Amino acid sequence: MNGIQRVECPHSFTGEDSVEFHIHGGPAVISGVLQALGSLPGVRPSEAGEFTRRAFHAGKLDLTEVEGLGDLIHAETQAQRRQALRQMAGDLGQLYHDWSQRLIRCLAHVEAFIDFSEDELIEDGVLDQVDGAVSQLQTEVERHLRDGRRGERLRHGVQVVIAGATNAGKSSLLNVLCQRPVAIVSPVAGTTRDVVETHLDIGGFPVLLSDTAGLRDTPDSVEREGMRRARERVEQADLTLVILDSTHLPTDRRGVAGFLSGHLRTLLLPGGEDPGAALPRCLLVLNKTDLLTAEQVAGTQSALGEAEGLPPACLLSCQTGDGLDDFVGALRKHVKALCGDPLSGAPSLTQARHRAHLQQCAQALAQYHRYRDLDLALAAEGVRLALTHLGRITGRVGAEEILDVIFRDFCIGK
Ligand SMILES: Nc1nc2c(ncn2[C@@H]2O[C@H](COP(=O)(O)OP(=O)(O)OP(=O)(O)O)[C@@H](O)[C@H]2O)c(=O)[nH]1
Ligand SMILES: [Mg+2]
Repeated sequence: MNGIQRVECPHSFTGEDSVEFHIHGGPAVISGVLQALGSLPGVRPSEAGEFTRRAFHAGKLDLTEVEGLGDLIHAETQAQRRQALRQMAGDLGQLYHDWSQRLIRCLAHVEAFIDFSEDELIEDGVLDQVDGAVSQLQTEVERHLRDGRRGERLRHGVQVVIAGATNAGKSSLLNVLCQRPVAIVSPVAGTTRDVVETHLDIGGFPVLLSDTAGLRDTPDSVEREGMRRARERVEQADLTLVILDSTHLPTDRRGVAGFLSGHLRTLLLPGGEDPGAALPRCLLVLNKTDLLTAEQVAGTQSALGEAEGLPPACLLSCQTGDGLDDFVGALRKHVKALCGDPLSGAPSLTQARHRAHLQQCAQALAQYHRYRDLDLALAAEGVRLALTHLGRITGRVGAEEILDVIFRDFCIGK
């Protein structure tokens, strides 16, 4: 409950009088009751979402709570369920409601200043207080927007892409993670030609995992199209699992780090782009360790431990399952960091709609500062606009509230 105008009675979900029938669940009983009800004048089955729509119009839920309820119905993982429940309980709506209340105060003060300052009926420093409050709110909105899209990502699923050279074991990795043969695995290089997608639950977080065509020089136009799609996926990915055949690593362990960073560059950054942005979103998977001697495994591990400027790396055998627990643990850690803990800290915005309105809200607050010393009416318009955008997120915009505050906060004529 977020404190926005609430209808207290009746205490039903919709805020309307309602009647519930608790009956035996057999199909014949249900159809008999439905038939009897259907014969009453004015009684009809509800439409999809009609109860929630009525609850919204009755002020029982705001739009963010309605959206939370929708997300709860569609939640497929624990973390999605927690985020949806928190939003449904009104945490996000409450945050925007509090911001709206602060803006209403600011607007009331500016409007009172415009109306009464010439008569010297207004206390000194009112506008300075508004300046401070608007700046503070602007900072909070911008911080809320700089959330790394965690809430939206948790809602839609983390995009994880498996990429690498042909035959490295990309499709094998997909199958191991899904525990079923989703993609074709074969010793023929260039087996996977298109993107193969599947949904996974990793530690309670939703993941959309994509296997892609192996990257190599080839004259085959179909395979080249597959590689273009693979690169496109890597660019859009939240996390790329770069997999390579560990038997291709140099035998001299001093060459391992250089080999890996060269490999990453040619694979991920064929245009010679700055690796600063791409590498933090990578996890290196050195596959086929079953084909290495114990000595080679140990040498590779220590070379990785000493290497600098490389993304985290895991040694794995898709064939024997060696190293799988460590790899899944590292993957879970990345995915969790990308989604954040839905229960800790401020609630996350979860929809592109929220983001668009919040960005416009921040711009409108900047308008206040821009016009503050030039034209106070235009500055006030900025605050009003910011308020409208917040109101659009929660579905409530009210002019009456502004008037209430004007008379409550100011002792006019004092
Ligand atoms: N020994 C061993 N062989 C493996 C391992 N993982 C995969 N392979 C084999 O390597 C070959 C290629 O595996 P895939 O999973 O098809 O490789 P890919 O990267 O998807 O290949 P493309 O789709 O052609 O790009 C197959 O014969 C697999 O059985 C592993 O851990 N150990
Ligand atoms: Mg494949």
